Amino acid sequence: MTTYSLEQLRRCTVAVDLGAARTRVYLRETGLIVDEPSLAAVNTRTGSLIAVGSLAEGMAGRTPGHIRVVRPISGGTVVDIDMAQRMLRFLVDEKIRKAWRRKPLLRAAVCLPHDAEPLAQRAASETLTGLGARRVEAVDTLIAAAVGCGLPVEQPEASMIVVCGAASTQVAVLSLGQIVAAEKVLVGGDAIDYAVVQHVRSRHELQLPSQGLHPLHLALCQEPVVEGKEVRGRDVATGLSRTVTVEMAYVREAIQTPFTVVIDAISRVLRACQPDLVADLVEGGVTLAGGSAVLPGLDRMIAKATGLTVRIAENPDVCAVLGLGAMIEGRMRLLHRDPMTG
Ligand SMILES: Nc1ncnc2c1ncn2[C@@H]1O[C@H](COP(=O)(O)OP(=O)(O)OP(=O)(O)O)[C@@H](O)[C@H]1O
Repeated sequence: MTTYSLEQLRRCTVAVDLGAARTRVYLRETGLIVDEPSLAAVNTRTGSLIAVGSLAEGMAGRTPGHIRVVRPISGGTVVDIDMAQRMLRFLVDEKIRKAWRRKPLLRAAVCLPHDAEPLAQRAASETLTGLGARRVEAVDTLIAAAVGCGLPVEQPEASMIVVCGAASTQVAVLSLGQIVAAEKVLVGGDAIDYAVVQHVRSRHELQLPSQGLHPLHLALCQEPVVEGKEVRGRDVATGLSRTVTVEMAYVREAIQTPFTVVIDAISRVLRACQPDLVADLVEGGVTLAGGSAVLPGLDRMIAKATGLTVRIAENPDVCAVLGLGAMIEGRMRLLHRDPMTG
């Protein structure tokens, strides 16, 4: 488990969340300065970087052979340190340089997925040292997100957070500034999108383009309930463009399986907790964070399975980086002594 020191965190200038889907950077006393897709478009002939972030996202699936859109971060772990550094340099350079002039000794804080392997911790650290950070402090995403959601993390009282990201869903019960019980499952927004794509492919023999998922996400959220939604894609057999009406009831059914995996993880965390902690949750309920927290039906399904009240955090997608930002700005205080400072 990642241990953190509030004392050391308060010396950091930037807070970074290197997510599978999005990269976010919070600059001390400035706020969120980067919130962009974790993507880079590269010319494979020359090795040069063509675009990063949302510009690279717009190119995905539309590039000629010599241009590749790559993800330097996979499953919340930096898998290509060099590319991650180049992407970050492109995204933050000018803004960081200004902060640097004010405070030359740059220290960075990074949030890491729960139970990140030492190699993953090192990769995140190396990525930031390559950008000039002299020291990198790591914090568990679950703690950062709980702080960002405004949960009473530092109190002797249980809080439950579920962080629904792109590659994974992480669940924890926290008390006194630490994780009491936690689980991570490799099911997130990407797995849910995959379930939808597979459903459309097998039922309508249609391959959806990446932008074809967005109307289906919107239709899932709409009130009153939408019966069917028209989408355009490529016919699996002929390769021609075709439009079909997707029945939303089947889409809801397709995403039940990944939802069940998340419910099982929550049950395991609850079973690992002392009864006093579970009793606290009856009052405090469950808070959902992460970009996939808004997936329609997830909150209701968790409420039904656990009997607890469920709320979706305000700005759920940026909770972790905002929480880490609050920690570097000294807005989180522990009731007990910081274990790293004695
Ligand atoms: N309005 C929405 N409806 C449904 N899903 C959404 C919506 N907005 C974002 N998502 C999903 O949220 C996911 C991205 O979440 P988030 O930004 O928390 O990812 P991340 O932090 O990069 O991922 P990870 O925590 O796995 O590293 C994507 O799978 C995306 O499809």
